[in-house]
Amino acid sequence: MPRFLDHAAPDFEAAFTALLSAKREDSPDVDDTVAAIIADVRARGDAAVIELTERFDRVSLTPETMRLGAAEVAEAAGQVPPDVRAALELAAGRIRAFHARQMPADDSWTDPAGATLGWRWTPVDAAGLYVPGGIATYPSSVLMNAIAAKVAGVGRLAMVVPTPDGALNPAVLAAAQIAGVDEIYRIGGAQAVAALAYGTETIAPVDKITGPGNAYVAAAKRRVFGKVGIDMIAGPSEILVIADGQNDPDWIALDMLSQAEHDESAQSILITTDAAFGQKVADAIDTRLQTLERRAIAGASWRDFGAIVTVPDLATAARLSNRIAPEHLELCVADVDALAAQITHAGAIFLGQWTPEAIGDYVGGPNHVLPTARSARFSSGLGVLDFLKRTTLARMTPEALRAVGPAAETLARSESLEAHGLSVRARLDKLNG
Ligand SMILES: NC(=O)c1ccc[n+]([C@@H]2O[C@H](COP(=O)([O-])OP(=O)(O)OC[C@H]3O[C@@H](n4cnc5c(N)ncnc54)[C@H](O)[C@@H]3O)[C@@H](O)[C@H]2O)c1
Ligand SMILES: N[C@H](CO)Cc1c[nH]c[nH+]1
Ligand SMILES: [Zn+2]
Repeated sequence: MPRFLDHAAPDFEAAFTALLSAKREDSPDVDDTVAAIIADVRARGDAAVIELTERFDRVSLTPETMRLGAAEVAEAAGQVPPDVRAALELAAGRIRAFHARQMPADDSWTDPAGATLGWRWTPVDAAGLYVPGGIATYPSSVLMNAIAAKVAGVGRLAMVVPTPDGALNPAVLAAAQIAGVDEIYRIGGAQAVAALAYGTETIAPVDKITGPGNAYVAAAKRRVFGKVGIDMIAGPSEILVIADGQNDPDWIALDMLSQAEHDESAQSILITTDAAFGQKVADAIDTRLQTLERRAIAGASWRDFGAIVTVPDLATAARLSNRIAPEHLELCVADVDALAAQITHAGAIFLGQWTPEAIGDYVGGPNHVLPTARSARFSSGLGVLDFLKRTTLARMTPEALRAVGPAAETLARSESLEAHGLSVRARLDKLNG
């Protein structure tokens, strides 16, 4: 049974707080194992990666077979049914176009003191993309990660994907091909993350690692952060729908199940101004759960973390939504724009009843790698900025140095940093003859 919460009930605040803090991940303590794997890869390179792949994925590799050859990729990608390939290409085109518009501009100007200031953006040289190897191997996620990197101008994109017992989804390779991935390695887990971060004889190190994975992958990304950049540690999916009573309960039920079916720890919440509509959605979810293929996963998620919240008005709905800071937020109300204007924290907003969240997962254009676990309060979804760095520029003229140099000298003295002050003073003395 999901939770039914009524904003008017005396215990609402306690129930809502419990909903927000529901523990949705039960990761085993894997950090010691991961530390040992990373140390092993750093010390022994390819030999460690090969041994660990044999142990965890039951696949025998050599340095030569670790990387998939171009012919092998082309052959596997060629097995993908034409309709799937066409859909991947349509999605790729839309994702590319969206991300191209995200590219930030360089800027430079001369300020009143005569200093020319500005910044320019440059991509990382090389990025690594982790693609999970289990049932959660999503070709769409390959597109989302790889296209953002390529649009940013990343020169080299290396993908790692474990192939447990030799299995690899051909659509993942087709997506990699379409997105322009440069290198693909059949390795996974903490050893793949370590290989990307530190390099081995076969794999050159990268500068940034993105992509989701299990607890070992997440722990490895945390550990290599600093040596390389990482995107985020993605948690289980979430969807929040704000809907009035003028919606089809079955549509809303399916939207909520679309995220529930990802993971037993996913969370689907409906906030509605119409209690009777909330009950209809709950009934529709129960009906759909009888036949849904992934009903075991979706049912567990709905039972343990699902909720239907009744509120008196949409302003209250917006306030609660901002406290939840959901990964995905669907707004299915009459005046969508008025409600959207009140939303300050959400990974992605889907506007109106004709915009199911699943469109955003595949073909909308925006990235589907989004902040989870309330981190939309302070972070954004994956995009070109994740693969770019901003370098600031400053050019002083003699006049500009005369205008602001003395203040720098004063501040250097106040920090007892003599050489700092002298490096400015030496120039000012020259100017003063
Ligand atoms: N948030 C998202 O967008 C998103 C998308 C797709 C997948 N995911 C997540 O990715 C994960 C996929 O997990 P998976 O396990 O199927 O694939 P995975 O690729 O993440 O992990 C497989 C690797 O884990 C390592 N491993 C397994 N057991 C180990 C052990 N005992 N000790 C050391 N290493 C071990 C092995 O190296 C193996 O190759 C799931 O947790 C899923 O929720 C999230
Ligand atoms: N909704 C998932 C996390 O945002 C992404 C995904 C991939 N495939 C389908 N959905
Ligand atoms: Zn999804």
